[in-house]
Amino acid sequence: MTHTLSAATALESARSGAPLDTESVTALLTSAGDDLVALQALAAQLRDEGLEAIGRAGQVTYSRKVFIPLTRLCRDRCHYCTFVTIPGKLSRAGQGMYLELDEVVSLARQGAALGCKEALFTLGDRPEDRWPQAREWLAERGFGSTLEYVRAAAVAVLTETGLLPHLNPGVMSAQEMRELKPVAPSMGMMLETTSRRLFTDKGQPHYGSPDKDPLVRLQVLRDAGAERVPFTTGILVGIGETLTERAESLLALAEIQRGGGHIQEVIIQNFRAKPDTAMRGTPDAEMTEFLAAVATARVVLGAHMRVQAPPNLVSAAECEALVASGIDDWGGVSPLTPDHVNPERPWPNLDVLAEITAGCGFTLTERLTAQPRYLLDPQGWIDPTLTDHVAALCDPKTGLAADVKPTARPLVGC
Ligand SMILES: O=c1nc2n(C[C@H](O)[C@H](O)[C@H](O)CO)c3cc(O)ccc3cc-2c(=O)[nH]1
Ligand SMILES: C[C@H]1O[C@@H](n2cnc3c(N)ncnc32)[C@H](O)[C@@H]1O
Ligand code: MET
Ligand code: SF4
Repeated sequence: MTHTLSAATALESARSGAPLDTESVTALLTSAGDDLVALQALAAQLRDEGLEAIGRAGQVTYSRKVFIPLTRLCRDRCHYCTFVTIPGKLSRAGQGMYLELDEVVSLARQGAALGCKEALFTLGDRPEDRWPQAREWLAERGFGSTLEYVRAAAVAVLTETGLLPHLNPGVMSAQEMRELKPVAPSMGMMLETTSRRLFTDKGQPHYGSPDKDPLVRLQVLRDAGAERVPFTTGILVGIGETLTERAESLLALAEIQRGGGHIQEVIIQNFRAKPDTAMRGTPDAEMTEFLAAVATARVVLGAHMRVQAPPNLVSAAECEALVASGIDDWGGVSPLTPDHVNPERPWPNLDVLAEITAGCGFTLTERLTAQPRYLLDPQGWIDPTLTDHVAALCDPKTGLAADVKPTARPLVGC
């Protein structure tokens, strides 16, 4: 008979502060009923201690953002993804292969008028490796790669609108991150999962997606630490990973954070099936399991990690359960643009989100793309090129968002 630890026993050792191994984390992930309530209580207590320690007791943060889908072309084929498309479809719809710079600036400018301070660049991975149309589009405008174009678009947003870019373009090399660091205070890439099986085995969600090899993604996360880039990462819950694999993923993120101190927040995102994808028949992540994953992430990552879950992928009542499970951040929320990755899930109105957050006993508080600890002690973390842009939007006492609207501002030395 295999020895399996009970959730209650694992929780006891978590409470005692003992280091958690894969077996105990897996056991925590199975928590349901009274065990889940007890796990949530520990997670919430840790979150509260962490916020108290930085003088931010009672605050749940969000970033007011515009979503800029720079390109939906991609060399990968993730089975859960509705964002990805192909050149033929774009042409038939009369759309370009990429957004033009003036389209990017126009989105950012409309966002600035609504008080948005973040320009979230989310795009497909290296489409030029797969699609000649992407290569041609870039070449016609003098760009050799998508990431070169990302840089130019970030510069345009900074200089013409003052919004701060957060870059989420998938896999980047250390050299690419170094080139992008002067144009973005923060970047991110979801680990998704450490399960290699989901990448190597035919029929699994990451089969045929070279950028979803967990060995490649773990290297990106370590490189981001060496490059001292404030970095957002996380896991996608419910894409076919086992509980043990989910536990291993959380432990891997904790280890990466110990190595680099650069993981500014960890997103725990629930899979939501989309009708036009290969995984349309896979059930959405189950809510009890998802809440256990959020609370376990808090316990594994500790009081001082910022733990984020998006508010648009669950109901209002479930948002309250997320707060009860130890999150302290809703991530980027937009009053203007849809979540192009989950287009069927509109953002809650910001007043409604403030009410939901208040109902949990917390104050909804606006932050910038990079978490306060990096903005308040920018040495090595925030490139000096960005100093004026950050200073214009940042409250110098808290490192959170100031009550201002971004404005055009020259970028010196770029
Ligand atoms: O609207 C979304 N924002 C996503 N964001 C943005 C996030 O909500 C915020 O913009 C960041 O917390 C920075 O403030 C991501 C950022 C990353 O670095 C990595 C992954 C994601 C995933 C999403 C997503 O699926 N949808
Ligand atoms: C931008 C991030 O969005 C997440 N992502 C992609 N597709 C889905 C989906 N169907 N449901 C939930 N999250 C998704 C991935 O984790 C990706 O890295
Ligand atoms: C739309 S998915 C987000 C960006 C990137 N393609 C990734 O999967 O990491
Ligand atoms: S999730 Fe990202 S990498 Fe995967 S297909 Fe979609 S855009 Fe490409």
